[in-house]
Amino acid sequence: MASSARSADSSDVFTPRSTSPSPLTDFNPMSSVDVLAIEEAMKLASLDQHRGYAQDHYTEVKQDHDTEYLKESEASAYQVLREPLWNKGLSFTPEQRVAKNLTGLLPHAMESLETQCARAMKMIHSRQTGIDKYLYLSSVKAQNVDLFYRLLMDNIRDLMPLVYTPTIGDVCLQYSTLYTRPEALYISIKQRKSIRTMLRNWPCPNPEICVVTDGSRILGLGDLGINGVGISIGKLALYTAAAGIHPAKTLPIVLDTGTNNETNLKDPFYLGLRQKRVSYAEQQAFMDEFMEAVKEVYPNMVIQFEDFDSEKAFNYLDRYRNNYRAFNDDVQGTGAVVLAGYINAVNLSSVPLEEQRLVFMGAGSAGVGVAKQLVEYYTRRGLTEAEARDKFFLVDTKGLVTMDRGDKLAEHKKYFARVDNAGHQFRTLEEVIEYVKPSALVGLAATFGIFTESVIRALKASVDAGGLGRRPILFPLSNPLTKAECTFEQAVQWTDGSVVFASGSPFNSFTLKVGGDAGDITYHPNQGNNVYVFPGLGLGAILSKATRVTDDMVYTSAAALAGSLNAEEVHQGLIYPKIDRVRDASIIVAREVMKAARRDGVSELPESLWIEWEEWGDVALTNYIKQRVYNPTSFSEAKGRL
Ligand SMILES: O=C([O-])CC(=O)C(=O)O
Ligand SMILES: [Mg+2]
Repeated sequence: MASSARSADSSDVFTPRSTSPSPLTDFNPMSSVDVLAIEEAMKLASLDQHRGYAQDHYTEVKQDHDTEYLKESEASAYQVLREPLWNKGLSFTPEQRVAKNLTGLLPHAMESLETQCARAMKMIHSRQTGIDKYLYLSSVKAQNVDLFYRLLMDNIRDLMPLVYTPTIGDVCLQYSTLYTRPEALYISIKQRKSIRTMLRNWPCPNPEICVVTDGSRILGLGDLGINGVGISIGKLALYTAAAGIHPAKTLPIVLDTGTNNETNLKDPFYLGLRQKRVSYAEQQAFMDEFMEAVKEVYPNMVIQFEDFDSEKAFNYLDRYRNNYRAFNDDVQGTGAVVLAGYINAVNLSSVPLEEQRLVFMGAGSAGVGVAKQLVEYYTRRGLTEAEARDKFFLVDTKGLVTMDRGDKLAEHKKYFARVDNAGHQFRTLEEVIEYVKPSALVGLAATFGIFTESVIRALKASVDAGGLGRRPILFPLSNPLTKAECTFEQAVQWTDGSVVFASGSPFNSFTLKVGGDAGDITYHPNQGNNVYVFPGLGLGAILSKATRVTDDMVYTSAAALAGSLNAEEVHQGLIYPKIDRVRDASIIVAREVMKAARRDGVSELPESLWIEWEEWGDVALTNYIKQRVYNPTSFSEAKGRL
């Protein structure tokens, strides 16, 4: 570990502001003094733009020597305190303080992680906006990794919305302005000849999982260029918090091939290449080079593709899935998580599986990925592929996706394009609902409020017509909250409380004031987010040493998640485990994914282990997983696995 590469940033001092956040982004408004300072900074940044980049040519970088990793056991004094993976803050014991020359470098008090967490929570509560809270958390992570993860694991319900959707969406929009320190590998196409060198420069040896994006479709926010790196960082924080992958084994990566985002291109603080995206063919060639380099430098690393625009998402998945340990989170992770929720939702809806008809608003990577995962479920339940596909009606900005609509359909939409529309085209969602009479409506369109009152009431009416006690399934799944197709409150109000609901980003519970003797009724939403799948899927792929991620591993992750609810959750009518139980769920998902890898013949684990587990059953395999997960505790000896 090169400790200098990971030193804490002492400039991270944040002052709470009293002004209230704006509804769409909670970035702080500036005072007039700030504005003058900002104008000055913008002028300087504009000058820098003309100076260009550290490396503005395509030649290979030659380094004199490779990174050397300092051993934790050899580090002392500030080398220890300034390395966030080694720093235990106030938890260092008297013996450790002596052994590592820390006496006097820390306040005299010794504290458990729990006390340090309580202090941090107090600080988080004192921050006014989501971004300020995020920045505080990020500074904790920059100084003491154990403390950050203990905090996140023990307060996942409160803190996940900060390090992940929705706040991470705001953070990505502002990433270049908020930037204080590097946290990822930033690989621009101008450095394409040096990809191996850059991978080797990563300060922690042998990462096991990377999340890579090119920023071309970040959540529902579109092309954010290099600013999309926040999503790789956030997803990996959840790999650790939800699945216990050691933080030193995670690698966030952003590939910079330019951006078509005009706001970024004009922003003097923007940190990515200040140019339009290179051609599709060039992006693909660059991706090929990247994948080859990864295979050479980190052959065992599992690769999660994240938030590539739809065309690339499908193309890269097809291109690399057979020769790399790779999967796409938006196509497969979202597909699996929605399938899990759907399996449980169908039970609650009282509309039999065979009678279900589904309308999807959105036909991008997630829309098509989810629909395909559900088709697989139906075929495994005995329907032919044609019968299964017939249940799905995909809608995009031009209306119902049909073969004879008259526009050029993107390749990935063709599978679901209808041919039974007898020449009629249905241009609006209302028209489609009127025509299809669906039992379920799924939103992956990244359009806030597109599930209007009339849409939701029409969905309910079509379900009610099928018989008493039936409940509509409504999944507005787009992220972050500013892109949600409807709110939880609207869904409850416009279905008179009958909705079976899941959203991509978290909503609060909603209490309907009934009045009279009936009393108030509180409804609890579900969060149908791929965070319930990717950590366990990735962990399962790593621990089984899977040579690739098979369809059956993905399908199995969904089935395992659907079955992971405890009695209380089932009793409460939930369709996903509560978010506080995401870690339990991830272990179950990982275990079943490992077994699927073995069934598919892609696990490189020694045969003797599998024989042992077959004998002892799930308990032994679960123990094997639990022994390998990261779980920071007070005064623990080994901090890392370096
Ligand atoms: O990041 C999330 O919350 C879910 C996801 O993959 C996306 O919206 O692209
Ligand atoms: Mg995503």
